[in-house]
Amino acid sequence: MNGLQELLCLTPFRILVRIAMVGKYTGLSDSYLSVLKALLHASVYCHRKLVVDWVASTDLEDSTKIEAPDAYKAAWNLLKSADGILVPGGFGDRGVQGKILAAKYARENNVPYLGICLGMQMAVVEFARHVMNLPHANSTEFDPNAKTPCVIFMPEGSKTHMGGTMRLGSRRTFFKVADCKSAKLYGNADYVDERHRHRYEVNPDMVPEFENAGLKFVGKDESDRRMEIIEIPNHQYFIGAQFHPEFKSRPAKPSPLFVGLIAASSGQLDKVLQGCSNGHVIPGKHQFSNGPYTPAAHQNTNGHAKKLANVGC
Ligand SMILES: NC(=O)CC[C@H](N)C(=O)O
Repeated sequence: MNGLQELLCLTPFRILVRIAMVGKYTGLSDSYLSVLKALLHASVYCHRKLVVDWVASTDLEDSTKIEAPDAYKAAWNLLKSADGILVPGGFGDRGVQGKILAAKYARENNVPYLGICLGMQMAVVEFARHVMNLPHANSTEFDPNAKTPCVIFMPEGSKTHMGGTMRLGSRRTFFKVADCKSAKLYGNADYVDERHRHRYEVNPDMVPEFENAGLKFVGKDESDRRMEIIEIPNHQYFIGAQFHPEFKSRPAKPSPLFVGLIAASSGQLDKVLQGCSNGHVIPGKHQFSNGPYTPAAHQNTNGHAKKLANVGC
């Protein structure tokens, strides 16, 4: 029995927390194994029984309404009955419109939202289109000639990362706003080191425009040009991270941004944030400074993800 299973068998949580996971590979839960485990770690921390509702992002799109109305209705029912919404990372344009619609639904209805990597980028595109009234806003990953390129290709000139164009591995994020939810969740740290895996980023030239409209970039890299964490302050929990917080989550050291999502989705965010400001930090605060990369921690174990996601004692 591993540590996580032991913990679960000792903890008879009865109150459910439903998270809608809006992604592309919903038939292949192993693709999201580390995200599922991070959700589970955070749910145990918050004493909730996790239920993950898989929502195929394509099913939320208008074209599905015509082609497969039942699937469209089922997807929207799942999304609307969730306590919180998570849009994980991804590549390629299939299902991107559905992810934008999920972010829009969460933003407009004050439903807790965590967007990871592509999930953050699509929340930024959504905000530009519907709050800032920029209908042509897009990522140049999906439209290289976008009239309003709010997410752009930003290769990294690193001496230690020659060759590939992907920004990969541990990078430092500095908190720019002390009084934001993510800084508090990370124990009021000045900076955090988290793992990256992406090529595109928020267009830094558009940041002042976004901030004027109410989208805050509360975490940035050392150059101030790479946007790492977004928040909408007047929303109960709307956070996007350019990095992948799931990779450093562990059973006894849940990822703070996942704890925030589950806490907000189960009515416990104020309590958790208050605890953070009283000096009580989410276990394993030390992990947020530089930690070695442990690939074994996010290896896939065939067919285990769904079982873990729905497990309860
Ligand atoms: N890991 C991801 O979600 C990647 C997001 C996006 N496709 C990029 O390359 O930037």
